[in-house]
Amino acid sequence: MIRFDHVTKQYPGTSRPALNAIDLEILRGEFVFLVGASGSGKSSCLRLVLKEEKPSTGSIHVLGQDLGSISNRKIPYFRRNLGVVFQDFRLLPNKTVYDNVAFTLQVIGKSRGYIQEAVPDTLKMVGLDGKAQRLPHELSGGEQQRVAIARAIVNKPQILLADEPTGNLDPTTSAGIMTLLERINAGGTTVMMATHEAAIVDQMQRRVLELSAGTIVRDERHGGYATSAVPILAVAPGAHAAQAAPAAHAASATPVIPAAPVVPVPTATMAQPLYVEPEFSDEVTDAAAAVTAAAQAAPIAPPVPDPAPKTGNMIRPLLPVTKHDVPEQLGLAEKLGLRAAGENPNATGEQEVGPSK
Ligand SMILES: Nc1ncnc2c1ncn2[C@@H]1O[C@H](COP(=O)(O)OP(=O)(O)OP(=O)(O)O)[C@@H](O)[C@H]1O
Repeated sequence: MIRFDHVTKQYPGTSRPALNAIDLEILRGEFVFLVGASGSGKSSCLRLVLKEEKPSTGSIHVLGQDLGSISNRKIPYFRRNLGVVFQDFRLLPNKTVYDNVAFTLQVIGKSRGYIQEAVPDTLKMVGLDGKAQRLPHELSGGEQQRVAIARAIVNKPQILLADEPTGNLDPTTSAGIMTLLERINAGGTTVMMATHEAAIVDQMQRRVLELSAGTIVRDERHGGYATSAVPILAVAPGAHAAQAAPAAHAASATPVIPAAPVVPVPTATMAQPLYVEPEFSDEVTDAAAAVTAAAQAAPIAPPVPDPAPKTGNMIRPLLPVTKHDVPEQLGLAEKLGLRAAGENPNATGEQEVGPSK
């Protein structure tokens, strides 16, 4: 489904490759986490799958196609098989939930009848069926991300790429989003998700690919966020081990860390609980979190009575949200890869894109 053969990516003007001789195979229906310190190459990996970037050497096959053989003109058609979700949602702020989701289908020329059936179905699937006429700013962050996910899957893509989709959300809301991604994956969609969220990775126990300085240093079938390749720092009073791990990794020296065996440490018990008191009441995510909790065999920590500050209580490396965005002059259709840059917009009335909160 996705195959990297000895892929190296070196950006112009840089002294070392962002990805270095990567070999990788992801099968249909897999759920794969990409983890690793900031700058280790996670987003580059996703951008290569999307053909937003080209490898410097090596070849990439996605859905049986050699990406090197797809002409620029054909890229938007290729990308229609892929859904993409970003950390910053990228909704159209002046369009309703319904119109944001319908947009994907309008751009690719689906009929009005098809759209009128597909959009409500998808909104129902993501738990937003009562909110179709709301504007993005009338939704919680978790609900906005659900709209973005609905937009990504309304076209029934075979692959969903998610670049830190929970990066702007509190832990409870993130859990709801993960429940949704699990459900989408259970429906047969291959999911590839870059994340720094240790608790989520530990909780889900899916395939984990860990990158370090552009090299895959771990490929674990049912992995957690941390192994001995990601040292867990001594925990300061009041902090959690899972908070320390990403920071520790980010601070580690750049040389490639050799692949490490799975450490028999019960990381789930050391990790920050997924479920803490939400910042705001959100029925949809509460319900989804409850479903996740019921589905998980591992015991879930009860809500923490005195929640962390509003920004959430995970320490993450500071990540510029739009660092690698495609140029700002591109419209949403181009950013989502649904239309080639320069191709004539149709009557979708596309507007500026950005998070509404
Ligand atoms: N367009 C670019 N031009 C030059 N260097 C780039 C470009 N994009 C990424 N890089 C570099 O490539 C390396 C990998 O970056 P990438 O964004 O893939 O890492 P990441 O693991 O996704 O990081 P983060 O977790 O911070 O998002 C970094 O050293 C980064 O500075």
